[in-house]
Amino acid sequence: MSDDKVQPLRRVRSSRLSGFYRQTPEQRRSRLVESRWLSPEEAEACASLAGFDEACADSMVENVIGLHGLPLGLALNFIVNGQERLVPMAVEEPSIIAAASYAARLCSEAGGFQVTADEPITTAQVQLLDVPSLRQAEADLRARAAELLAEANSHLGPMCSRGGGARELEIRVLDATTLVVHLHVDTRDAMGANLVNGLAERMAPRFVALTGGRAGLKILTNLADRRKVYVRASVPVGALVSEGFSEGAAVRDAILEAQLFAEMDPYRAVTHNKGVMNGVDGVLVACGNDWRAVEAGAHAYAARSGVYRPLTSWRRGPGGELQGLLEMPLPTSTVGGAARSHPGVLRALKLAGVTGALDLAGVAAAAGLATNLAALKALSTEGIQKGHMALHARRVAAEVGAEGEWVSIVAEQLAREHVYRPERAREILDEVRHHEGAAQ
Ligand SMILES: CC(C)(COP(=O)([O-])OP(=O)([O-])OC[C@H]1O[C@@H](n2cnc3c(N)ncnc32)[C@H](O)[C@@H]1OP(=O)([O-])[O-])[C@@H](O)C(=O)NCCC(=O)NCCSC(=O)C[C@@](C)(O)CC(=O)[O-]
Ligand SMILES: NC(=O)C1=CN([C@@H]2O[C@H](COP(=O)(O)OP(=O)(O)OC[C@H]3O[C@@H](n4cnc5c(N)ncnc54)[C@H](OP(=O)(O)O)[C@@H]3O)[C@@H](O)[C@H]2O)C=CC1
Repeated sequence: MSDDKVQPLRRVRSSRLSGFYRQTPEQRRSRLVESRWLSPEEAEACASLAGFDEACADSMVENVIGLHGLPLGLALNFIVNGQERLVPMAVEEPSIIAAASYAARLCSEAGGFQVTADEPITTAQVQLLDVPSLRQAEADLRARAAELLAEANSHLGPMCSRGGGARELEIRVLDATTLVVHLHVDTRDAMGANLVNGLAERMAPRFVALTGGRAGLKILTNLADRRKVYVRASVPVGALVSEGFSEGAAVRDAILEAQLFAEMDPYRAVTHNKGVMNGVDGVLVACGNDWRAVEAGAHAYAARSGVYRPLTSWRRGPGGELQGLLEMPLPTSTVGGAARSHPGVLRALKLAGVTGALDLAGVAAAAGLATNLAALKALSTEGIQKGHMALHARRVAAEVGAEGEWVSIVAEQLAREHVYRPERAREILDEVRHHEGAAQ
């Protein structure tokens, strides 16, 4: 085939940027430009948080007196539904981004993360109190459900034109005189809080007239159990190597024991799930999403059986591989909220290559399954402190004034000594600076 027929291979951008973490932030940005993940302008904007100034902040929340920053890191090695993805995470805790990258690398050995999601349904609650006859009220509401949904959609013109809109009216009886009407609304790429709260307030008088009750609260529920995301991943047993373990199968079985512990004990399950939310929240904060709503819904969902349980399940697969599943409510948005006004949010969404709210939910959930896996593997083998504290040492080194390569030098010595006190870090820094001075 002559050259003019050979189509230039579109180089697939890889999320595997080995040694990325050993570089400086500036070198990492340059590498992202070289590998076409970022334009030079976007890389520069990342460095300066261009566009997020006091005026922008003052338009977002009340009583603003300044700006507050968080580190923005990238979790690497993610393959989500067959596509290489960089995962932006804004978080203050060391080792979380390393953990996500590590686990994503393990999962990439078997194709990465497979994600599916429910439709983006956000649910409004309208509470009806002092209902004279619950039976009659239920019958009347059900008889008019289609009419009521049509009326609700008459208030949701633009959303319906996008393919969203009110989908279902559900009636729940709470006690002898109280019922709650749920309006389940497809809000597409919006979280839809303002939309459905407004709809609930508009529809409440209709429900009062039909039931004879008194309207109570009109607000969305954050138990978004109709807006779940499902993430699966596997790790070949051969990839589960770890110091002190002769073979991957032993590591796999140790992780399965850790899973069982969480399934047996709510005290363990809460920390197990914190490990999941380490990944989920990092992505949601970077992408300007309502992580408080997701946290509330996730933990309520974990307790839906009446006992608080893990959000993930890890099992031995048919080929001996380690198989993981995360299932959780995850209402996300790529429009509205902070996406309207925070330029850093728009940059994070672009870095992640997010195509919409459901895609963002998948990426966040993949990060959650990854940080859960990394935590369980560390806990089940060398323990959490080795990896976590080695990275915490970097923060201690910087705290006493180490900069640039001195941070790694001081941190590595702290980790060797398993001592993470600032006084010792200061001594090491003084020693290496003195030694450097003597050598010159
Ligand atoms: C921290 C690691 C990854 C080290 O693990 P390691 O085996 O020392 O890592 P490694 O040096 O072999 O590197 C393997 C990969 O890890 C990543 N990695 C390795 N180091 C870095 C770094 N500095 N910066 C960024 N990425 C890093 C990176 O992807 C690297 O691949 P490479 O780039 O070399 O091809 C591991 O010990 C780990 O995952 N630990 C778990 C840490 C964790 O979960 N932290 C969260 C805080 S603890 C918590 O809140 C959760 C918990 C524990 O309570 C939940 C629960 O109880 O279940
Ligand atoms: N969790 C909670 O309890 C609560 C949370 N909140 C906060 O409110 C924030 C904003 O919520 P939200 O109501 O989503 O945001 P906004 O109201 O800011 O924006 C969402 C609106 O954007 C419009 N829109 C434009 N393009 C699209 C699209 N492709 N898909 C869907 N909608 C589109 C829609 O308005 P239109 O259809 O009119 O064009 C939609 O209602 C949340 O992030 C949350 O922090 C607020 C209250 C309660």
